[in-house]
Amino acid sequence: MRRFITRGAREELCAEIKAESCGMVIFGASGDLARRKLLPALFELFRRQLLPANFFILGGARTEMDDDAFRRSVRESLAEAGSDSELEEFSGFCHYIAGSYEQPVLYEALKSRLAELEAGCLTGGNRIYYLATPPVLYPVITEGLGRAGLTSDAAGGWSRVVVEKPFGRDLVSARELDRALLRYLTEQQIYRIDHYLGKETVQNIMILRFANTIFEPVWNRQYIDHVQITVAETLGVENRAGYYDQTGALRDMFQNHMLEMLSLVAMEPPASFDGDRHRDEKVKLLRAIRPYSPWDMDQFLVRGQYAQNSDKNLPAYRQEPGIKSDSTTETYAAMQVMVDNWRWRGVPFYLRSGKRLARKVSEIAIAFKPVPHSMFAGLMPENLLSNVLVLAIQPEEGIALSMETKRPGPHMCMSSLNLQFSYRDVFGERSGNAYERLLLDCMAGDQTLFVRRDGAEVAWNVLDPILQQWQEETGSLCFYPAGAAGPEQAEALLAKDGRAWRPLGDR
Ligand SMILES: NC(=O)C1=CN([C@@H]2O[C@H](COP(=O)(O)OP(=O)(O)OC[C@H]3O[C@@H](n4cnc5c(N)ncnc54)[C@H](OP(=O)(O)O)[C@@H]3O)[C@@H](O)[C@H]2O)C=CC1
Ligand SMILES: O=C1O[C@H](COP(=O)(O)O)[C@@H](O)[C@H](O)[C@H]1O
Repeated sequence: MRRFITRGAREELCAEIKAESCGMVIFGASGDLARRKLLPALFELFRRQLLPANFFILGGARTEMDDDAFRRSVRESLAEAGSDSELEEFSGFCHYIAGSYEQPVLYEALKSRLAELEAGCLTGGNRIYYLATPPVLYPVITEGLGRAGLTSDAAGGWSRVVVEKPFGRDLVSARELDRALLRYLTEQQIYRIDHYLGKETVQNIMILRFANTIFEPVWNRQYIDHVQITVAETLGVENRAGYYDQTGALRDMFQNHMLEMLSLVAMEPPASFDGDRHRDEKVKLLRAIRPYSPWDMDQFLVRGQYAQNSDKNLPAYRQEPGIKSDSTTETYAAMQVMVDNWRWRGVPFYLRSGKRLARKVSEIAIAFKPVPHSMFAGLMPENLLSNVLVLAIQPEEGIALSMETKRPGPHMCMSSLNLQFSYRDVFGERSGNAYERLLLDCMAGDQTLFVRRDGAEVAWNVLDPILQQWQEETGSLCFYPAGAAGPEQAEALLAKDGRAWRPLGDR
């Protein structure tokens, strides 16, 4: 007999992540990513006592610094994050090595430095190399490590390499990069990071879908009308002009975060939460995306760039420092994706992401079909709203389900109600910086939340034809006022199907 278990009474179910002792070498340790994301994530893991017992950080970059100067810079960048004593203790784990990435001498020096630190820290020769440099250096550093014998697992411990995005610029360059990495590493040593996969609410998509019985039966073309995936940012290009103007929204956001979220929300249930079973399903889903044909691409895609908004005192993208005055780089993209498989045939997935929009919002909205017949048609004007399940990723983290309900009172009045669950209210705990979880997984040797080689390739395969077409015809670029909801053409993308985006403004 099955018993009902009251949720509160049950112990939490946890799969603990067991980080192994290791040393982490951060190439590009003087850079923005290291300062803003990696060191804060490592510091938080330290504060929560989640770092392995034996651990050290070895920063590497061209900037000349000694250990003390690096430790000072670490303490400065984390000044708001902890007490003086915590910062002092954490910075004690930090060491530094300067050198030029192209010079073999750097890797020889690294080798002896690692041997020295490992002897003191007893990390068993386990090493993580984090490539937080401009992407052009990924093959250079891997070759330097490989030639110095620093990538082989033979020395008694393991070696893993974390590769930051962007992973190539297109399918050809992604494959070239893979070939360069695989000359010195195996796929099991390569951790292609996508920080969206480390976000709590992105991981919750899997728990929601596959640890509950009520959603999966309706998670298909029978019940779902369409899905909207939005990542809207209020920030503009900031200080990343050199990178962004060469990249654009499609490469920056869609090749990775947007398609990863699409695959999680639409994939078939994996047999187990195991690195390969899970990634097999994501790849299968991406492979089922209907390719765009050159003649109807315009119907399904919108490419935008922000224009000046004097009312809000916001400059145009083309007026931002470091951006070419005739740049055609897209700061916004929207697309309709069709997935040609049994589950999703005929259900459009609308994806949009852009910079300098009205509000910062990342969410996935599942819009269900309307009731097939309304028994209320004779009683009140026919205006039943369909149910919408919203997986809110940021800034609010939670889940909301809209439904129709009777308004109290003598009349038969209907109104829409939003059942809301907020992570903050329920768990009262901050959600970590996504890098915390991913770094821990890397230390534990779990690749589930990292992108596999075929995953990166199939994503490029989806986007390459669009990138090619956009490169050839610049006429399709449309403009939206900075601080607005996006280009009008994006509204038309849904309006043609009788649908509308969820408003970006107040909800
Ligand atoms: N910053 C972010 O928020 C994000 C970054 N990423 C990715 O992470 C990686 C690092 O990003 P980020 O920290 O912003 O990059 P930076 O431009 O800050 O570069 C990191 C470090 O690399 C070194 N470096 C920079 N340019 C060169 C060069 N031409 N030749 C040799 N060394 C150079 C610099 O150190 P030094 O001069 O001391 O050698 C610099 O401190 C990139 O691939 C980026 O795409 C991904 C997601 C978000
Ligand atoms: O990878 C990137 O992501 C950020 C958005 O991340 P979020 O966690 O703040 O949603 C984006 O600003 C950046 O351009 C891109 O490179």
